[in-house]
Amino acid sequence: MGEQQERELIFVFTGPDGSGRKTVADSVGSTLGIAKVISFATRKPRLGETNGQDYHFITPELYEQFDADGEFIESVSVNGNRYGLRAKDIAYNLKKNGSIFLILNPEGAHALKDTYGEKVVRIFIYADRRTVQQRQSVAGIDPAIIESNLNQYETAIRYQASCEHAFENYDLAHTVFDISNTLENYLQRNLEERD
Ligand SMILES: Nc1ncnc2c1ncn2[C@@H]1O[C@H](COP(=O)(O)OP(=O)(O)OP(=O)(O)O)[C@@H](O)[C@H]1O
Ligand SMILES: Nc1nc2c(ncn2[C@@H]2O[C@H](COP(=O)(O)O)[C@@H](O)[C@H]2O)c(=O)[nH]1
Repeated sequence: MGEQQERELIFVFTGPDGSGRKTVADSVGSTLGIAKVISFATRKPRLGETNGQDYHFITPELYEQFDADGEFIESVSVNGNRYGLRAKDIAYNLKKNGSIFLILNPEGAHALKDTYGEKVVRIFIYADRRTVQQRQSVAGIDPAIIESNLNQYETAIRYQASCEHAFENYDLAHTVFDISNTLENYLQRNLEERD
């Protein structure tokens, strides 16, 4: 069979805040060797977060400038902060790596699916309300932010029905193992298509 163009894949990790999306996504990404595309954020880094690894932390003024220049493929306001993904970062990483992963709220996941269609595989990560509350608390997140996130919990949970895959996240190693196996099938299929 002749060689075909490898399909570009965008794995989007989504779900309610505190379900463990970042932790799971980073671990699956490093297990499978997939590159992360990092969002821009106007909030201050939390303890343990690193600029360029967790987010590109920028000032509200620079964010507004990027936004006005049409740099963001999608841009949201959450808890008084702005978050966005630069179109050129997605295009560059897709071209360079073939597959990428991102961590977004359901609004962002929906926007990516609208823009990139079949390339997007949405992975919904969930845990019960009490667990996500406890996790955010242990992570040191401001109680007012936790309350605001919990107000969005039911809405976020409903987005599961729109996603290609859903995984509960209680035992971290188990979750990462299951997701890695699932995503490996997509990557494997790409390799076989090139045979
Ligand atoms: N399976 C798990 N068991 C116990 N703790 C977990 C598990 N998965 C993630 N955590 C912890 O829960 C906290 C929230 O995880 P993480 O930041 O990855 O979640 P998130 O969904 O990206 O939410 P947020 O946007 O609020 O940060 C972190 O302290 C993380 O270490
Ligand atoms: N739609 C988008 N959502 C994003 C983006 N970057 C992060 N997020 C989501 O925002 C909230 C708040 O994040 P936090 O790190 O301050 O807790 C959370 O649900 C993130 O997943 C983005 O570029 N677009």
